[in-house]
Amino acid sequence: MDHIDHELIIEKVASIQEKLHESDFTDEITNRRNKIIQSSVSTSSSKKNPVRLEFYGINYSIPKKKRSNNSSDRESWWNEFTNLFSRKNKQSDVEVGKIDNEKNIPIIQNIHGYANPGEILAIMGPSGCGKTTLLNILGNRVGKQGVSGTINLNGHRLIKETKRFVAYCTQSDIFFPQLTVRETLSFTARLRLPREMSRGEKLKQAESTIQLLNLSKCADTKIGDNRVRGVSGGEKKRVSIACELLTDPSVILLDEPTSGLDSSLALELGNILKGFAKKQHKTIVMVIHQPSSQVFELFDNLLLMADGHVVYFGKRADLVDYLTTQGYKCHPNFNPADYILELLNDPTSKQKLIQAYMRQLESDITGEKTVHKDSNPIRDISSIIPSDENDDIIHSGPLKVKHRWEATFLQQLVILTERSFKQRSKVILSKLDLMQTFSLAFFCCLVWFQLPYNENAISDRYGSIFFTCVFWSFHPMMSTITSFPLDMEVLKKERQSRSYRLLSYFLSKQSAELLLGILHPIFYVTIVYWVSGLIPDAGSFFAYLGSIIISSLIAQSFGYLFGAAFLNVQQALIIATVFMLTSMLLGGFYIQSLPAGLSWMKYLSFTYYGYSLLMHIQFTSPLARFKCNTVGQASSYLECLDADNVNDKYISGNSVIKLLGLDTLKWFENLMAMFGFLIVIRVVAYFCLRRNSRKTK
Ligand SMILES: Nc1ncnc2c1ncn2[C@@H]1O[C@H](COP(=O)(O)OP(=O)(O)OP(=O)(O)O)[C@@H](O)[C@H]1O
Repeated sequence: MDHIDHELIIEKVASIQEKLHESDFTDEITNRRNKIIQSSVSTSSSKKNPVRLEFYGINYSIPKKKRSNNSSDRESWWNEFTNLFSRKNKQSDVEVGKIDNEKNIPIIQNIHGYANPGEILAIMGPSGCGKTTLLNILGNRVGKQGVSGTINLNGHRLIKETKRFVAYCTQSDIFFPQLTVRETLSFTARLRLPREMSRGEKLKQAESTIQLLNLSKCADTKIGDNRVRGVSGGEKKRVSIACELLTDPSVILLDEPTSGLDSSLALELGNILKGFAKKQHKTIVMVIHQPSSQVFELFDNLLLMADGHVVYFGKRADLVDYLTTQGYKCHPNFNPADYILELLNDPTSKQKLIQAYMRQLESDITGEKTVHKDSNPIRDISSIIPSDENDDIIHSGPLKVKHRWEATFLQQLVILTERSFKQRSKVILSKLDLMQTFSLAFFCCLVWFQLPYNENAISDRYGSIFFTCVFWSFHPMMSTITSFPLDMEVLKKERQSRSYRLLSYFLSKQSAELLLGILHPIFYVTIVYWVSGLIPDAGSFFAYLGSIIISSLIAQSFGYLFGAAFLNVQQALIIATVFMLTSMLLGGFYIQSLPAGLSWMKYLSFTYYGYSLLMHIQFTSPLARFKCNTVGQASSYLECLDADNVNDKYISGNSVIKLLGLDTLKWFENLMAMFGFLIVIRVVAYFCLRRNSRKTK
């Protein structure tokens, strides 16, 4: 038989599950499910709190349409867009505990096992067999849709709060490339270590973790990425593990920790983890692809998988004997890890091993021991059914569950602002950006140099105001549009380990980038205002500067909004450009009276309020008097008034405002509208980020 009989397997699993449901175990599991864990505040270390991880009957399915989803980017873009405005998150078709195999594709089926404190459990199997999926479920990172089964920590259900005891180290190393190893670990320590520890103690713990993972040599090197040269791949992997070990978790889940490392580095890392498990009584579960024989020797237990099924769960040392009983003899000179992968890549031996395991499982459950227990290295299924009574390791102490964040809201805000500032300092204090501001100011000074107070220069004056308003209403948008999309991977990783609140992250981003929205307009306005000869009094200058700063902050808000709504820089830029041009069109400069029925649209444009406010500041001042060209002959639209000196005639600024149709709103109303934009857009941006960060979890 050269293919796997999936129907037979599914039938077997179904019959085993049926038997399980008939058995007394079901009641016990249900009781567990309903158990409410007593909350208490604790700073206990995992050394005092060794945790046994048990998982039983784990299934995971995905809706068929998800697998066959080959929609184009354009379609998914459109879906993203429409989802933004739809009321509820679209739920997957699969519900917890109810998996309809007609509509769903099983990814993993009926997986069970356990991992003890002080031991390493390795999950192995061919590519695509479901190892990472299982690890994600054990780490509670898949969500509820499509998942069924029981996961217990010391007999208690894995819930949001107990997740703190479980550290998860992802396969890809996700960091801010601009931070050094020491900075990365220090910020993690400050965010994730208990608030009872002083800042000094937290930093000390970060230092000792650096030493534990032999990272001292590269502690002050930037993490780096494709563009910034940083630490090596092996060092990055160790930083990734260090960030998780820092918090002293009881259970450590690692997804392919040795991928990308050479055999000696892999062995070094394996030894570190083994020592850590033994000395600190940690429970370590790792997905590993093809370990060398020396690394393989470090494992205590093995869970072998193929096509989403268990093929073997038991002691690593018993694997070779088990394979021999199944008719597959591993040559003594062979690495058993290589041999088993060879077997599982062959369809015939794979199916035989899956079926052998099923038979074993069935006989364990029904109590019909077809194989003598002593010669059966597969552990009795009953030992992994959650129980309160046996085993003093399991119940060495109740899990002390914390319901709070380690750092207070204010501490999170300060730490994240500091980190954001460090991480974005190149953008915030970018020399290129400064050059852009100064060179633009220089050219504006050239074009609008000392504008005279006469009728001819009126349009130059409001041209200069419009240009300034438009530039500062959009330029800051471009610098904040990347903020959230670029951080998303790190945010997702850190939020999954419950490092901080989303609100503190959101606010920290804004406080770190506040300078960007304030400093540059100050430089620009201070130069251009006086050189181009706008109203020469301090009050008007500061009002003008203040208005530009508000426009710049509103533009930043829109940048955050588009970034948070799309989480994709390219899409956000397209929308921002369309938005920018539309706002300019409606802003009241190109057309003074919009076509009938569309005139209300100008109130949607924040540039309209910014422009109107600046015009009020400049043209309603008592100093805004523009000399008529020829005595008594102003343009046909403006009326020349008598000046104090009877030979002079002037045009008042108020009449310019009136002529441009900007007299409908007073300066105060414009200002209020701008504050409204500033607050509302940021609130909407926060909710978009909240919604999208949940979706990507
Ligand atoms: N949410 C999902 N949507 C679609 N397919 C999924 C999803 N989750 C898992 N799969 C599929 O399930 C299978 C198992 O995936 P998983 O990543 O767990 O494999 P793996 O054993 O870790 O593989 P590798 O060793 O190559 O990393 C794969 O075929 C994968 O494409």
